[in-house]
Amino acid sequence: MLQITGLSHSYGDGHRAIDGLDLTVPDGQLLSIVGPSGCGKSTLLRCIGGLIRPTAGTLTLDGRPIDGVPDDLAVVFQDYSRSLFPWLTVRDNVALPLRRRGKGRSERRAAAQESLESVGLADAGRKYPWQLSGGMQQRVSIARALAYRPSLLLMDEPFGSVDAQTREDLEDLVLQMHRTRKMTILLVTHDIDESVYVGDRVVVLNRSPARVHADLPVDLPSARDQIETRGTPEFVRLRAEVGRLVRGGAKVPGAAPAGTG
Ligand SMILES: Nc1ncnc2c1ncn2[C@@H]1O[C@H](COP(=O)(O)OP(=O)(O)OP(=O)(O)O)[C@@H](O)[C@H]1O
Repeated sequence: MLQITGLSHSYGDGHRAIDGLDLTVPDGQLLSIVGPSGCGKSTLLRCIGGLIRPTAGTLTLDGRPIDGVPDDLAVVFQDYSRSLFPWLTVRDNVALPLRRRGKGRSERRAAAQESLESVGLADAGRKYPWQLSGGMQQRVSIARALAYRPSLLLMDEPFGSVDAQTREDLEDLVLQMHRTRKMTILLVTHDIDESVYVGDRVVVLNRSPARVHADLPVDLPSARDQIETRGTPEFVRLRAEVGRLVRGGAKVPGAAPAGTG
């Protein structure tokens, strides 16, 4: 379980990005995080990922304080072109972090190949990232994260740089991975429809400095379909509610109060 209590972070220039944020994420949940632009979503992920040390508050993962990059963590960023090494083959990119796991060369290669197969890139291992489309490169980033077998996966606007069709394919890939691997996923997105479509739960942050403004369970069946799910009354209701909340509008009756769940 990820537990965040009283989290605050101010940058060196004095800018307060997060102020007293509380959030608990049970194991295996796929949590979507949305909020107005610049409200502090990435800062929150950086604190959870141990990449920056918060100014105040506590973060624990399975009861252990986060005071560096947790062992079982993987991160997928929006900018795949900067997160993949162009001089390494796709397979070597995926295999690289497994060194940290202390695996031998052949074991790393086998795990990388298996992970590439699971994202539909079985034949791309010998290519270089720049020989692939943007969507395929982001699949490589996801394969790299999955090969590491994280218990916690942080995704920061992971589909923001691909076309709409590819975005839907990648959303479904993440849903499928989440179902089969049962890891906890925190997904930051600007896309309100996406937050509802992929999430078990949507947390809306308020304007900077960030705090939890609303916390909404997504009461949709776990098997989702891009056409059917998006046409259900529950999806339409939630999308409208999250949209209102992100724009700073009033909360509709029946929504869970902020900080629950
Ligand atoms: N390294 C930094 N130094 C100073 N201020 C920063 C730094 N990084 C972010 N900020 C500021 O902190 C606030 C929160 O930034 P952050 O990137 O966390 O927001 P965000 O919600 O992820 O933004 P976006 O929606 O645009 O992706 C912003 O006002 C931003 O300008």
